[in-house]
Amino acid sequence: MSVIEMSGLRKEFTVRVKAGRLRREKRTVTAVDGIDLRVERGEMLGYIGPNGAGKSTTLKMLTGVLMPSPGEARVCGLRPVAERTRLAMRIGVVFGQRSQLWWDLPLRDSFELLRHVYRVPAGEHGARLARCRGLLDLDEFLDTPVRQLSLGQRMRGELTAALLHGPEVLFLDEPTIGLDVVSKQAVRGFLAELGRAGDTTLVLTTHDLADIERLCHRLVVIDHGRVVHDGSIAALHSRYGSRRMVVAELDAALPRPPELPGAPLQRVEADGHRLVFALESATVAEVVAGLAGLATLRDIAIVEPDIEEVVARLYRMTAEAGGATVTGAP
Ligand SMILES: Nc1ncnc2c1ncn2[C@@H]1O[C@H](COP(=O)(O)OP(=O)(O)OP(=O)(O)O)[C@@H](O)[C@H]1O
Repeated sequence: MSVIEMSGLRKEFTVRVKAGRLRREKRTVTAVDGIDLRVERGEMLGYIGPNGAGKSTTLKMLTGVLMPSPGEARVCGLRPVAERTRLAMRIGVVFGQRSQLWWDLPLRDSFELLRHVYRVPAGEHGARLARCRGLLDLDEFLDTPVRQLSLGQRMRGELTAALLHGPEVLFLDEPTIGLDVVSKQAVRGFLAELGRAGDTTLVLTTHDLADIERLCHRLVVIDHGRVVHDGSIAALHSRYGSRRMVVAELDAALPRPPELPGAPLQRVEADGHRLVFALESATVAEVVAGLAGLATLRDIAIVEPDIEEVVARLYRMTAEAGGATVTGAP
């Protein structure tokens, strides 16, 4: 059985919008538009999409905060809204903007309170906390009230709080938003370690694609509430035609742009001293051989496809292809 199952999952909101000087009209906003997805135990799933794509709404339905309209979701075999209390014992949730810690209490006391809330045996709690303290470097601020913590320190505290009851699934909504480079690395390193251990399923939404590259083996891209890609990052590159680039530094600029079969010239930089070719059917060796006959090569570099670029291209393509999912309601 999959640990997360979504079938025909949909969420519509009714909103009132201005229609003339005094009139207001009801409109239906389709935030999630029929998602079918299964996530297996131990998977690390990146769930991404442009602003307003429906990511947070999906997570809210999976964690029992919002009721689908219509469609079905099962997490750990449970119906998220109907069995919310039982589900809370089996999942952990970190929503970047919301806290599960007690603002005026030291972090250590929040953890102790959570132990009682979730009724975790002291030994188990101690072992999990010790692990988080080590991996997330909590010790220097364990006795600091939460309101005095920096964003990065608080996020490390939030991750610990979400894991102390040993959840099977961890939902993370923008866990690295606003963090400095060092805290981002600490959080990513910790999540990578969690992934390697293999007993926690992780669902991560983020706009920081480095999070995804570092952590997720599977990437689901949604737009206008629908899945537009489900697969590995490598599959995303091959599907949307990401190409490796060869950057050649020449001793002197060539009089004419060179034409190399299977490697179209993309850019000419540094007054003609640098040429950038896309590798289509040609190999690096063929590009080097082709260029060596025309110019003296000073340096050659191979640039791997950039996930930011391919995702931006995918968002542009879906924006051009799909319309808004806002419809009038009676
Ligand atoms: N409570 C609500 N009432 C009305 N509309 C809503 C509500 N919550 C979300 N929406 C709308 O549903 C759509 C999806 O929103 P959602 O927050 O799920 O997107 P998101 O992918 O998480 O975006 P972001 O990356 O900006 O956080 C948006 O058009 C949003 O305005």
